[in-house]
Order: sequence, then structure tokens, then C-alpha cells
Amino acid sequence: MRTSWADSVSNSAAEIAISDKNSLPRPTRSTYVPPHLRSGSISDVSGTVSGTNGGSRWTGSDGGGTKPELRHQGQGNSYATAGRDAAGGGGRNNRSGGWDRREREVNPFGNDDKIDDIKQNFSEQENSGINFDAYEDIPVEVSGENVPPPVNTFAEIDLGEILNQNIRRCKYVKPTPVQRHAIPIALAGKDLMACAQTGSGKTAAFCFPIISGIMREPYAQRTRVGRTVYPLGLILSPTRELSCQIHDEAKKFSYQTGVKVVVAYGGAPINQQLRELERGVDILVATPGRLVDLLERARVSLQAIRYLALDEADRMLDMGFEPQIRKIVEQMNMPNRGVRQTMLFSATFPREIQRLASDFLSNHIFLAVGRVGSSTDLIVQRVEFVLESDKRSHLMDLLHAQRENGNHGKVSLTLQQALTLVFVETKKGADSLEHWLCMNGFPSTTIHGDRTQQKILKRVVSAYPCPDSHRTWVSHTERELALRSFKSGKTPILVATDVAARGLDIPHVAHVVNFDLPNDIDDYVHRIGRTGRAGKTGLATAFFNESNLSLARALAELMQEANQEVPAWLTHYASRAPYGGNKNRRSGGRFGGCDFRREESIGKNLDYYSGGNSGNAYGGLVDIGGGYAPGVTSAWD
Ligand SMILES: Nc1ncnc2c1ncn2[C@@H]1O[C@H](COP(=O)(O)OP(=O)(O)OP(=O)(O)O)[C@@H](O)[C@H]1O
Repeated sequence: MRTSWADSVSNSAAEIAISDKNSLPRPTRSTYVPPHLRSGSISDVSGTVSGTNGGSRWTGSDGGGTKPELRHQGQGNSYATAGRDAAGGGGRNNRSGGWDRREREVNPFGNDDKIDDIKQNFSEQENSGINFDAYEDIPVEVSGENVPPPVNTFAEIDLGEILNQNIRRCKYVKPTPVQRHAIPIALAGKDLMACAQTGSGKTAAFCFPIISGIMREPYAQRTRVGRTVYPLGLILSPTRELSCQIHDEAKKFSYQTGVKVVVAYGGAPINQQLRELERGVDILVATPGRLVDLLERARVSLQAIRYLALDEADRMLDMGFEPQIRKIVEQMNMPNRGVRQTMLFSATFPREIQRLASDFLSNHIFLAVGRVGSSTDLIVQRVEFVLESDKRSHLMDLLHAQRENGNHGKVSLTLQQALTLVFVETKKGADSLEHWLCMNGFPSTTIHGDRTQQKILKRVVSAYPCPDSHRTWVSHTERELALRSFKSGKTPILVATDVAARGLDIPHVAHVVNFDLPNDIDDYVHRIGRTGRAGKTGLATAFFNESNLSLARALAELMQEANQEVPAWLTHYASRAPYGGNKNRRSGGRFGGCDFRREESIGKNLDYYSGGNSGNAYGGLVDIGGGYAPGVTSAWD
């Protein structure tokens, strides 16, 4: 039976004795529950909660409509507290109550997970291909009050042994710049607005502190009341692919920590997601639309949220998503800013969006890490003048050259690795180009966000060229399959709309083609950022013509800033073009990525430092009014 949101919230609020969303009561620490006792009912060992759920260690009823009988311990709230985990070290909460998750948890690392192998030092490990030299001189700006110093190694951060093991399993040798700065800030409980270049490891930068924080929280055995679950962490992202990717990453990071991560996204049947939620959730990764649905069905409550992260935050707060985000954050009983911890991450952060975002933040720290991909030559950017009518044949030429030469300058392409991502403006255009490519001997697939038709065309790669009989229509729920087919190299060309522009981390994308340029330079930054990730090189080619005039100036500036060759004709277009390409981002040719508070509050007591990443940049904090340290330029200014 569907219960109204308001009813459900008020009922459950009464039951779990969370009387004030801004003063979430914290239970006392419970006694340690030895692993051999964890298989039974929680009440057997802690006397905290009665009722089991088919073997789940989640508290609450079995979803049959009976309210769980929650007994309180200590401060009179409903949170059953978990014991400490000896293996976790450092007094961490292992979050194991009624059953030991570690026995049932699927190993997200597959077979590549021999503890003996991973017990080696970080320094002895295989570097996962990241080019750390490229990061050494990245300009960094930080502003805010009491900024914790950055770290140089994971060992310097107290994340706990289990999380450290997972970091080793991921083959992360040392933190990327955004991780060096953001993780200590987040662990200090500060709100954070972080801008860092595409492919620089932002996902881990917000996941590690959330997972670690939940493991540390003494109070937070997760609670389910009736069918409503109460996650502690919420990560919002704009697309289902990105949500799934964050979920996959977060599951790796949280492996064997007892912290349960669940994903919910639209365009897929809700029932399976509901079942998964009923099994328990500590961190919910979600797209806004589906989350609102779950909140309105009272299947999720945000009352217990301690950590809120918005990935691609500028996208989440632009006109498309802002109303939903406001609803989620401000009208759905989530603890207020200042009570919860809020972290916003993106590679781009227009000034207007920063201003808007400050509604969700409390006394936040602003962090900007220069964009590795575009400020170095890791992504080689080319722009070619191509008339609309010539685009297809030009693309064909590029693909033939790529196939024959097997390389693009610095970018070595093997057959399996030569993945090419082609961005187009419309869904129809994507389907049409994919069909044409396929008919011309280039196995392709497509991905776009058509929610009404909810179908994508997937071609069988062996059909070469693809006859109609080999074409397979797959349902929208299989959009991920198209992505998988691309990732695996079965269909090494993916024609996509902007739905694939942000966040997706696809190894071996060597070439991004902007068949149709976007209207906004920030979208261009995100699109080309699908290559040249984690220190690897990449190539980005853009087809420009008169219809892209409004982007000319922003594009020329961006390329220049990234030390790219700007064709004379583009400079010419730029000089006579009105300023466009993102009204919010720049004014007077300046990047708008720096802390907007600096401009609006000169003289406020904000710490501020800027400089490279070599360590000496932190020698002295300068007052915000002092601007940049002498001789230091920022990628954001
Ligand atoms: N410390 C690290 N060492 C090695 N690889 C890392 C490290 N941190 C992250 N990575 C890898 O770098 C890649 C990019 O990371 P991630 O997807 O988090 O980037 P991002 O900054 O969120 O990019 P985008 O702006 O496009 O969303 C991933 O494959 C990730 O596994």
C-alpha cells in the first residue's frame, strides 16, 4: 500500500525518536560483538533491536507492514549500535550487526584479490598507469577558514586498515592532487566545494571520507522502519551511468568495511532497487528523479543523512536539476547544512552556480585544482573547420586514418584500445550517425538519454557491415550494455549525446570527436575529459563551422590556456564573435572558477593559498585580500 510521504515521515519520525532534524540524537556506543556471534538476531547479542529480516542484519520488519519494535539504548533513540571491528583498527565501527556481511559480499575485485599480494607497501605496487609527473606542478587554490593541510600519501590519512587495503586493491599508489587536499578537508568535517580537472580522481576524494566517516560513527547502526530506510550518506549524480559507476567504485572502496552502498536510478524498474534498499543501505547513490520518487513513496528517508555529496555539482545545480535538488535537500527532512556535511565536486564551477551552491553549504572550503588534461598536453586538442554537409565524410577520413595509422601523435592505439567517442547534439542524430557508421564498416553503438522512446539501437559487432537482420533493439534498461560493448572494444565507436559527457570513466578512450560542438564551453571540457584521464594521453577533435560562432572565443581561450595550437581562422572567428559559450563562466576573458567569495568579501577572514603541488606552496597562508602568491598563476584565474 502506498503511504503518503508526510504520513510516513511523521510516523517514522515518532517511532525512531528523531524529533528534530537538526539535532539528530546519537546513541551510545554498544559493546563489541564478536564475529562468531554475529549470525544471530541482533537482540541476541546487544539487546538493542528485536526482529530479523530473513537473515539480514538490518533492523526493522520484513516489510510486511508490521512496525518494528525498536528498543532504545542509551539516549533513547532507535539506532542499534554496532561494535568495533578489531580488523578495522583505530576504534572503527565495523557496522556488522545481525550478520557478517563480509562472508556474503561479492568480491568486487574478482579473483585479483590475494591478501598476501596486497599486503605490500603502496610504494611497491604497480602504478595503475597514472602519470604522476603530470600532476606535480598543478596550481592549487584553497580558501576558507582553518584549512587542514594536504597530505602526500594515503598512509598519512587515517582511513583505517580495511579501507587502506581496498585502496591497495585498486592499485592507487598515492593520492592525486584533489585527493591530497580534499580528503583531509572532508575528514575534518568541513563542507567543501571542489573543482578539479576531469579524470583526476574526484570520486575517491568524496567516497573515502564518507565511507571512513560512517565506519567511525559510533551511533549509526542503520535503521529501517517499516519499509522506509535511513541512509547516512547520499551521493547524487546526474545520470544513471554515472551513478552506477560511482556505485561500483564505492563498492570497491567499501569492500569488507560493512558499509553498504546501494544505487537507485531512473529509467529502470524500481522493484529491484526497492528490494535492494530493503536489504539495507548506508550510502545511497542516486539520480535526483528516482530519489524523489523513492522519497515520495516513503521508501527512503533523508532524516539520518550525515554526508551529502553532489558529483558534477554544477550540472546538478543548473536549471535542469536545481528544483529537484532543492526539493531533496531543503524539503525532504534532510538535516540542515551545518548539521550534515556537504561536498560538491566538479571539473567546472561557474560563478553563478557557486553562488547558488552556497545555499547548501555551511562555511565551506573552496578548493580548485588546475585541470591536468587541458593545462598540459595530455589531451591534444584539434579543431577543424568542417561544413555541416561534410561532417560525415570528414569523420570517415579520420576513422580510416586512425585504423590505418593506429596512432594519433602521442596517442598509441591498439586494436582493442582504439575507442572513439563521437559527440552529437541530438538523439536522432546519434541514431542516424551510428547507423551510417555501421553501414560503412565501423561497428558502433549509441547512447543517449531518450526517456520517452526508451530504446537504444545496439548492433552486433560481427555484422560488418551490419545488415538489418543483425540489428538488435534493446530496451532502455540495457543502455549500460551499449556502454559495456563499447568498453570491451566490441563496438569501438560510441556515438553519444551529452548524457555521456560527464563523469564516465572509460579506459582506453583514445579519441573524442565533437562532431557537433556543444553550446557551452564547460560541456566541451567535460566531453573531451572522457579521454586523457588519470594522467594518460588522449586526442580530442572538434568540427567547427559558422553555426558554432558563439563558442569561438571561449574555445580559443581554453585551447590557448591549455597550450594548444589555435588555428588562425579560429582566432579570427573569436575576435569577431560575441562572448558566448557560457555566460556564467567567464567575464572579460577570465575563468570563473575561483572562489566567488573572494570577490564578494575582500577582507573576510578566509585563509587562502595558491601555488603548485610541490609542498612549498603551503609555507604561508596569505590573506584572501592578498590575492595570489607572487609569480603564481592559477588555472582558474
Ligand atoms: N590515487 C589514484 N591513483 C591511481 N588512479 C586513480 C587514483 N584515484 C583515482 N584513480 C583513477 O583515475 C580515474 C579517474 O578517476 P575519477 O573517475 O574519479 O575522475 P573524476 O575526477 O571524477 O573525473 P570526471 O571529472 O570526468 O568525473 C579512475 O579510473 C580512477 O580509478
